[in-house]
Amino acid sequence: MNKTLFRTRIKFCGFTRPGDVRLACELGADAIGFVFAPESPRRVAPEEARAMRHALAPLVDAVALFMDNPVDEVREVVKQVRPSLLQFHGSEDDAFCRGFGVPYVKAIPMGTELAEQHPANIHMRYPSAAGFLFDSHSVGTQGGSGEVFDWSRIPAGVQKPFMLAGGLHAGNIFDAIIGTLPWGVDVSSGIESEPGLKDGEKMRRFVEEVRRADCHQLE
Ligand SMILES: O=C(O)c1ccccc1N[C@@H]1O[C@H](COP(=O)(O)O)[C@@H](O)[C@H]1O
Repeated sequence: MNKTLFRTRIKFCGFTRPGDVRLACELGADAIGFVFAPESPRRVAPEEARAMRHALAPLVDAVALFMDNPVDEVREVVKQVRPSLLQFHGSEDDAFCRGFGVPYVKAIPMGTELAEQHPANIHMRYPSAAGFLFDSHSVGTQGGSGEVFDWSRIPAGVQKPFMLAGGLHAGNIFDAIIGTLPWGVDVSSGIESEPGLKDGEKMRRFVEEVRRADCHQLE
């Protein structure tokens, strides 16, 4: 396959400062994620995310990330932040995820039984999902940990766009893309100096490596 006609989408996640959002847009991010997961060190209040949303450049999406948040919290975020995509990392079911009138992606924790299922079962469990995100965490643990999983475990034959996440950084993203050909990649810790604080040079190198993989001719 010739990858030069394909552009891997880039989502940078876990922002807490409007200046970092501006820089990420300038560097070429397609989507910016705001984390509302209760236990996350990157968690922001809806008002903070709303302020950062105003720092977004045109044609860059705002994504709101949740992990078993109460329905009222999700509603409040949707109302205040107006995200174009929701990302669910907990045990939410399809009815919950689709109930906000905003497209959603469901994170599939690669440390759980869900990851072992046939893709048809994953689709049946989340028929309304716009896509899936394969991440390294297991039951009871959070994403955003910087841990990598074995990419060969991604179920073959997923019919919807999928994103790859979990411990990605400028040093491994080229191999990750060539090895899995994801629709998009999602990174949090790999572009930070500390949780929630983004590092401009790490973001720049990450984008550069994604573009290098996109231009790579596959055998
Ligand atoms: O970023 C967080 O704090 C977070 C909290 C709870 C669930 C998911 C979270 N982040 C997402 O986890 C993956 C992997 O992140 P990392 O690159 O390994 O740090 C990614 O999808 C983040 O958006």
